[in-house]
Amino acid sequence: MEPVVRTQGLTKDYGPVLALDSLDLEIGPGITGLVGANGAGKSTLLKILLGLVPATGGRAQVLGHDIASDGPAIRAAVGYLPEHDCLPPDVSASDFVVHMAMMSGLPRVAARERAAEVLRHVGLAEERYRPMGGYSTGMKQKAKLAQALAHDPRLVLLDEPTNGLDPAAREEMLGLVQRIGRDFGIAVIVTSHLLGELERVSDHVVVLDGGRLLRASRTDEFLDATGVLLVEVLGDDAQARMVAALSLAGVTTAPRGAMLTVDAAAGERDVHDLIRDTASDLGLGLVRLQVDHRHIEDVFADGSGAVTQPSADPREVTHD
Ligand SMILES: Nc1ncnc2c1ncn2[C@@H]1O[C@H](COP(=O)(O)OP(=O)(O)OP(=O)(O)O)[C@@H](O)[C@H]1O
Repeated sequence: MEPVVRTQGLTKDYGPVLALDSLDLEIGPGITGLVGANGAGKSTLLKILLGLVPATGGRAQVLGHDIASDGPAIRAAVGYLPEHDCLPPDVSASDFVVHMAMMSGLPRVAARERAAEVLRHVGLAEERYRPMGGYSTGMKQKAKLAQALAHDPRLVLLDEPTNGLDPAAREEMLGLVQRIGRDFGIAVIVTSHLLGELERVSDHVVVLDGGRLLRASRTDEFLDATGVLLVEVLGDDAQARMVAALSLAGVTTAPRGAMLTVDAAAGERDVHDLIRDTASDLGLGLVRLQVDHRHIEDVFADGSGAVTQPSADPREVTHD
């Protein structure tokens, strides 16, 4: 499938600060989470793709258009939710989105219809007629999302759309991101400095670290089983008795909070049965027995400084 974004050796320095360091990347359709700690280069990458900031080296194409020569064509096909507050406080969301739609070339009547539609999609109802200066952070993020969708883009770049939101608003925003990608079929690149946040909604994850590509792969490949089972047992001295019995059976365990991790390298099914039988023999209640999964954070814990090529087997990490 044709990538929506491709970069070759893309580099950006702000004087002495190297924000992007020779980045080779391919991003396909669907929802892609672009994650990395603060300062990893996420916002810089999005701004370069839009032509808002010039690269200092390398090349990039967005939807087949070259960023060096086709900026207007890219901006016509791409929606952008910027990270920082950029909304005029005295203007209503409704007027703002109509204005943005007209700026993108829609006639006034079509712009009004489109604005009403996207504001409804993002869940801004009556408030859309109020000046945005009085909005909560969640409402402001929704207004920013609505303007990103106003001109019916093929790709949206969402820079930290959940930043500053409380847990309920964060969930709502992630739900909207998911709908844009899955229900509307728009390609989405969404950034977050919370590494695990996008696991649930993204099809692919790209991890940046210090302006370099740390890893790019399908989200489910990040979450591969680790070969470890998580076990929780209840009863008198339950953990210690379980550890003793399992180690007699030659199985390695380690405590993790109220739970035990059990190495299932011997064969997940066999160890699964062994745990169940052992708990039963000891008269302990088996509260939890599940496969442990990796999380995106584990990539930073395991492989800092490691780089994979996006086209290569994403599980194969080559060290510098
Ligand atoms: N206009 C600028 N002038 C100088 N340095 C900058 C500028 N913009 C970004 N930087 C630096 O470039 C690096 C990458 O910043 P960038 O904003 O792209 O990272 P980020 O991953 O989006 O992080 P954040 O979530 O904190 O914005 C950082 O070290 C940042 O301080």
